[in-house]
Amino acid sequence: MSGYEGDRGNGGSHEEGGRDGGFDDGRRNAAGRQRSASRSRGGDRSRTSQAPSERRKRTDPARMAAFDVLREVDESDAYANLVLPPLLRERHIRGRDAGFATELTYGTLRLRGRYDAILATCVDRPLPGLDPALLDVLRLGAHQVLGMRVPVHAAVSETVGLARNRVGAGPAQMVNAVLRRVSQRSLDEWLAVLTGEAPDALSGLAATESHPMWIARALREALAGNGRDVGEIGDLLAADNASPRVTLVARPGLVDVADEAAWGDVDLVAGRWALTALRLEGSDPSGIPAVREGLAGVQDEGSQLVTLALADTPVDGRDERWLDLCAGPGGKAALLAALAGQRGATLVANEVAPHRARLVEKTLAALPDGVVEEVRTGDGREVGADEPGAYDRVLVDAPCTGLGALRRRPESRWRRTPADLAALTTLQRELLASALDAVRPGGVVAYVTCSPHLAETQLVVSDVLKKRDDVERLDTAATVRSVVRAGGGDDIPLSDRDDVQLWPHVHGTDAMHLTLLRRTV
Ligand SMILES: C[S@@+](CC[C@H](N)C(=O)[O-])C[C@H]1O[C@@H](n2cnc3c(N)ncnc32)[C@H](O)[C@@H]1O
Repeated sequence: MSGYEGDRGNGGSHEEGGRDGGFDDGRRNAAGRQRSASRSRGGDRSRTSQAPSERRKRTDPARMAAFDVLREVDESDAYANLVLPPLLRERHIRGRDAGFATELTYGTLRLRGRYDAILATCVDRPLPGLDPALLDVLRLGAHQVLGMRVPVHAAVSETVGLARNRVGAGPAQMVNAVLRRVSQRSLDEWLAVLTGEAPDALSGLAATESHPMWIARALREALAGNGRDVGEIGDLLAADNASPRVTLVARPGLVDVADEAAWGDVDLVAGRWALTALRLEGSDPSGIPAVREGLAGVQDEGSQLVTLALADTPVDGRDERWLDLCAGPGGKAALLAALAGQRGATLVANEVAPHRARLVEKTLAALPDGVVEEVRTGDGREVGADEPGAYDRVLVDAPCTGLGALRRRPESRWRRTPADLAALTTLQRELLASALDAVRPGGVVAYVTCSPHLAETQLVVSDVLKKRDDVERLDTAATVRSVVRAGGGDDIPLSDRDDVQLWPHVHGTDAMHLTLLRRTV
């Protein structure tokens, strides 16, 4: 839970691909102390200290911004992390107000399922029948009351004002009544109600931890399929609701972790698993010289580990040409290229979407001349037939449901449907088959997804391998252990399987899957 106590925190949106943002408790507390100090000097006037008559004069711009983003996400299938930052800039919403709007937007989107379950008991008609804009106002109000600890009177009056401004006077009265009902119980009391009303434990967790039931079920199956205790499902779902820390990758050969000038005046600590990883304590990575120059980037530690593992797998003989089959926007390609450059190898980066191929070019711009052979736009499914046996190492970071990165994309859990799986898993099989054709005998292929769904991971690999007798499975877990930072290899919790599944609640990474394969003939 956030700790606004009617006030604002600093925040931003600086995660892999710029997808999401938020706060950690440490930062919130520190910000809170600073705010108290400035208020006591009379330098800050919080909204809750305003007289009610003043408050009625205008609708809070931060709340209005959050509402407008929610509507755009709903009506235009927009991504909140792409809509919110420019909207804040355009409306000159900065500092604490920007932080408040960010937390309100992302928190409301993430916890929508929880709030809908609570609101359903406070509204006297089915939620799907409500005006979607009114429902968004109610969700925003519920998050302020239960998720941000904005004082009830401020949360209710500001949200009623928002309703009046954006939805109408009649609905505003209803918002007032509903939010008063919501505020009659604490969050813990509400969670106990939802758990008590649920038909079974998983449904209860899906409601309280705000996940669609099909995703909760798929994640539980993925835990079981990877030899983990299904009792961890509550921790896994809760981990999806916590904004991840910003992790940087120091691209080897481009920047030294110890080079103070390159990192500027920020607090960095070593990553937990990958030698290339640095965790940023708080601030905005865009001001870091190494990030600005493309020598470093924002990248989840799991993404780094799987890339390092591919580069570290022994190949027999030639090791000169590497391929990233699905490269956009280029995070793993940049790390792979940096590693290739250190070994005298080159990288071809392939991406089907032209605008994403352009992002790959940008991400790879800082690599020394000659390391990147080509960034090309093309269908990865055709590369195997067009260039059989042409590569020594191939990465297939397949398009997937992204169920392993729900913590970064607040709206995605509500947008994905089980129907997405059929098309994706067909594509995943075709891409993996193409990669296996494109690698030479003795070379290696890494099959990677940012999803732990068994249909996208283990089943894709086993289905593709069933049709071939020229591929062997490698001991992926052993390779991952070998690339974990010195001395940590024995500590990384991995299952007895030969492939690797990382988990947010266990490893603090996205739920990345990796299977390493070798072409034998
Ligand atoms: C999971 S993302 C890759 C992320 C990337 N490896 C990184 O670390 O930045 C999958 C990418 O595959 C691309 N893609 C989808 N279908 C493809 C195809 N048929 N051939 C090549 N790329 C494809 C998508 O556009 C998307 O950019």
